[in-house]
Amino acid sequence: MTHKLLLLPGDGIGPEIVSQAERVIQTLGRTHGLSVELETALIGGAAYEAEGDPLPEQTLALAQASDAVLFGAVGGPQWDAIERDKRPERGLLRIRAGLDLFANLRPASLVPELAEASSLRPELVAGLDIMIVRELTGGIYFGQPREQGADRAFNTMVYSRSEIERIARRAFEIARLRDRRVCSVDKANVLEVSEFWRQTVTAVAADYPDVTLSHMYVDNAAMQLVRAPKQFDVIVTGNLFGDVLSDIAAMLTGSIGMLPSASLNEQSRGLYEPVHGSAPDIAGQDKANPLATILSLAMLLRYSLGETVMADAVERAVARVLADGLRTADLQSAGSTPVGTQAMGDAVIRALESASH
Ligand SMILES: NC(=O)C1=CN([C@@H]2O[C@H](COP(=O)(O)OP(=O)(O)OC[C@H]3O[C@@H](n4cnc5c(N)ncnc54)[C@H](O)[C@@H]3O)[C@@H](O)[C@H]2O)C=CC1
Ligand SMILES: CC(C)CC(=O)C(=O)O
Ligand SMILES: [Mg+2]
Repeated sequence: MTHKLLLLPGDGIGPEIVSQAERVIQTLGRTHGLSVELETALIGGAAYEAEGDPLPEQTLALAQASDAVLFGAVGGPQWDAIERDKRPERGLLRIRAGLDLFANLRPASLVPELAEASSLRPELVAGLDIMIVRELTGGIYFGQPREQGADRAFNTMVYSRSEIERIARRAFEIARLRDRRVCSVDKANVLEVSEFWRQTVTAVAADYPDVTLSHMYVDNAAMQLVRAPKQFDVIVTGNLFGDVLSDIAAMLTGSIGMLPSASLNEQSRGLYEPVHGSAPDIAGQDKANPLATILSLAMLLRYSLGETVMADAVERAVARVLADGLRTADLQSAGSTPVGTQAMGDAVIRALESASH
């Protein structure tokens, strides 16, 4: 069966890291018979420059017609002062809404070889395996009204019952495949929207008596992630809190350059992307870690294409290169020589090829 895949490299390091994932896709064609029809389209600042719109109609149409989308990153300082609707980040928000990708899965698990790269002591992160389930198409990133005036500005955090119910159900379903514990993170001591979130998640929990639900305020959750991260199994939370907590969780695993994500709709059609941004500070220098993007490809193979064997093979190849001691600069320990983006891609491809012989 031929799968239709859309690549959206975007800006900054996006093209460098997506091209490594593209090489992995081509390798899987040779080693595992993966059959894909690949298209590439513009998004973000690159699309704004070419078409005056960070999400051209044609890009959204191609995404809607694809089985899955692999996305790099968008944004950069050169676009920070243009009108907000034209900014690269708005292109990403619009494609998430356009494909109804309400469930953002951000797994933070530690590859044993990277325990030393974590900013926490190895014993605090050994065996770490957290799944952050972030609501992605609602909350304050999308709420109306919003306004930026000369003397004041505001955004609105809105959640409807149905939006909370569907992300809570997704979190409980995922917990059933894991340790059956869900921690819902909110700010219910201050925000009405969070109190409603908490009540709604609690009501949904009645349908999942085999899963234990707890609640935590977001400020405490940020602290607990750094104090004792292994206490968590599944975290379910809103758009803004999930954005922040997943960057914290990323660092526990050694580097933000390691964390993949899947953004799924009801039918598990998805867009897959590294958790990090476009890293303008290292763009174009062959320094970016491509592993979060390659691991996002593994999630794509698993969740949207049902190609479990290939997903496992990619994840094993990544573990293998790390076990062999390869580190990009973000993971480097004192005294060792970092490898570049391209060399890390080469190593993953070699590991895939040698495992298939
Ligand atoms: N999903 C997306 O497309 C996102 C886009 N952004 C955009 O990216 C731009 C930069 O934002 P920042 O706040 O600096 O966040 P960032 O995640 O791009 O970078 C933060 C730090 O992590 C490093 N880093 C990130 N990815 C890396 C990788 N793969 N390998 C090695 N080092 C890596 C960067 O060099 C930087 O020092 C902004 O325009 C922002 O709006 C930010 C977050 C998500
Ligand atoms: C729109 C994005 C820039 C928000 C973000 O940081 C993310 O989704 O991780
Ligand atoms: Mg983010």
